[in-house]
Amino acid sequence: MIKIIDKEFIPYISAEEINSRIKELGTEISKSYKDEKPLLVSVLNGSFMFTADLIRTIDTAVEVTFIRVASYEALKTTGKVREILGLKENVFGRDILILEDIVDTGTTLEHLMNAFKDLGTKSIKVATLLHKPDAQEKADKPDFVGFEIPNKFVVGYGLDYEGWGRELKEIYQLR
Ligand SMILES: O=P(O)(O)OC[C@H]1O[C@H](OP(=O)(O)OP(=O)(O)O)[C@H](O)[C@@H]1O
Ligand SMILES: Nc1nc2[nH]cnc2c(=O)[nH]1
Repeated sequence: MIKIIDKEFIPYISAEEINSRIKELGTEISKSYKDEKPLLVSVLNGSFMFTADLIRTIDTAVEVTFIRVASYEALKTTGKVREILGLKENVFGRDILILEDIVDTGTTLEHLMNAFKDLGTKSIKVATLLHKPDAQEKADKPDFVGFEIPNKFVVGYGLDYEGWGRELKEIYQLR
């Protein structure tokens, strides 16, 4: 068990499980994009660790960029997505793969999908390490999912509680 500020968290997905699942995702994504040169758009902050590990398992040419948005405050979504750091690449006619650490309510994803559609992208797919199917109310189901998890708050491996816990190698669940 670990404590972050006022909350206790229990170990949930080990570093080994994360790494081996990411290798499988990398293989799937490589196959799916073998004839295209997609632009991978990593959604900061939470996705930095997933992105760094995933792209090293991909064996086809990809371009990688970062966008920063935020919708979560402490343990809950605010229902609104704030765009903090925009995109400089021209995405018109591109195949886009959005990289997320987690799809929860789908609020962030819906916002991003609409923004990319408006920019004339050729295709938009989504890879997420974690997915909470019971919590998702918006957007379509992600195309590549690492782990489907129950509707409980998690931290670690990029995911934070009030800014803390992102450096943890494994994923923890709120006790
Ligand atoms: O499906 P949703 O309910 O929209 O939740 C998913 C979003 O929440 C987290 O971001 P957050 O807003 O916490 O920002 P962060 O990545 O900077 O921590 C996560 O990285 C996703 O982008
Ligand atoms: N840290 C963290 N961020 C989230 N953003 C959306 N869901 C979650 C979650 O369960 N944990």
